[in-house]
Amino acid sequence: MKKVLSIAGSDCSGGAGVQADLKTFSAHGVFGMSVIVSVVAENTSRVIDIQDVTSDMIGKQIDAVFEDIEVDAVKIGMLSTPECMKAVAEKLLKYSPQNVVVDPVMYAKNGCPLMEPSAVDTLIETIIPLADVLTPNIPEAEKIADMQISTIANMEVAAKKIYAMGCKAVIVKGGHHIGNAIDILFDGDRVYHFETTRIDTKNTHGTGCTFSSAIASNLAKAMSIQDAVAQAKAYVTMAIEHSLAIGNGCGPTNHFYNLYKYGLSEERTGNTK
Ligand SMILES: Nc1ncnc2c1ncn2[C@@H]1O[C@H](COP(=O)(O)OP(=O)(O)OP(=O)(O)O)[C@@H](O)[C@H]1O
Ligand SMILES: Cc1ncc(COP(=O)(O)O)c(N)n1
Repeated sequence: MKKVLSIAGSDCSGGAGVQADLKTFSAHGVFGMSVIVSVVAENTSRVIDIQDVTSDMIGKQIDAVFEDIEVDAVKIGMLSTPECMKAVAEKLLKYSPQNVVVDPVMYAKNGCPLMEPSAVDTLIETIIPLADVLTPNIPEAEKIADMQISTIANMEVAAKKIYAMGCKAVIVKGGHHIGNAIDILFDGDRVYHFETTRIDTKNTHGTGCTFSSAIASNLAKAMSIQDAVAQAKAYVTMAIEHSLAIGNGCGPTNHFYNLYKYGLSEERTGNTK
């Protein structure tokens, strides 16, 4: 069985963060593991408080996984401070895992900040060069590329600018755009568009976590980046289409619908043992 590690924040309400990542991993038939970087007291409406785990404990959790288990892919989510980023980067440099997907989480869907604004420079210096695939949404791409994004052409320019910071591929996600949900992938060679019609729902808590974890699961199964993104896009679209009206704010994506509909065939999971 393929083994995928999430290094991210904990969302106690279960819709985003490590909880969404583990649900996504299970629905893809891969074995999920988690390193908690921050504990976030949040729900579908608001973030109440954030407590970061110490750098020492982040490092020890990563050691515990890598000294014992072969990791086929890593998904990195919320890293709230430069200290958290440095702790994670140090261990990734030590273990050099394959298939690193980074979702540079900056805000929750309800607008609450999840990353210190001053940490963008450290993100660019220490984390982005370690990413095989970086998945910023539009506001995140604007901060990283230091430009405004209001058109598809702007998304392409931002993807190329961010690619030049040292990651192997960038997908600027169009969840925050108007019109169709278009994601733009640049792999250093070509630009690819992944487009679906926009689903009219407020229940999009955890879409970015779901999407990046689906990409990491697919890369673990040895798919190309293009195929991994195409299949992750189909997965997140279905998870939004059947999203759950849980809580009073933005409800979470639905991982069970995908599982019931498609099951876990050997062909889908790539598991032969
Ligand atoms: N209403 C929608 N209809 C269809 N697809 C959507 C919708 N909202 C987001 N998506 C898709 O979901 C994926 C995640 O994109 P999004 O821009 O929402 O990420 P995000 O803002 O990082 O998510 P998060 O808020 O979890 O951090 C992308 O593939 C995007 O196109
Ligand atoms: C711990 C954690 N990580 C990531 C997100 C982003 O997800 P969203 O923007 O959909 O709320 C979140 N809310 N909480």
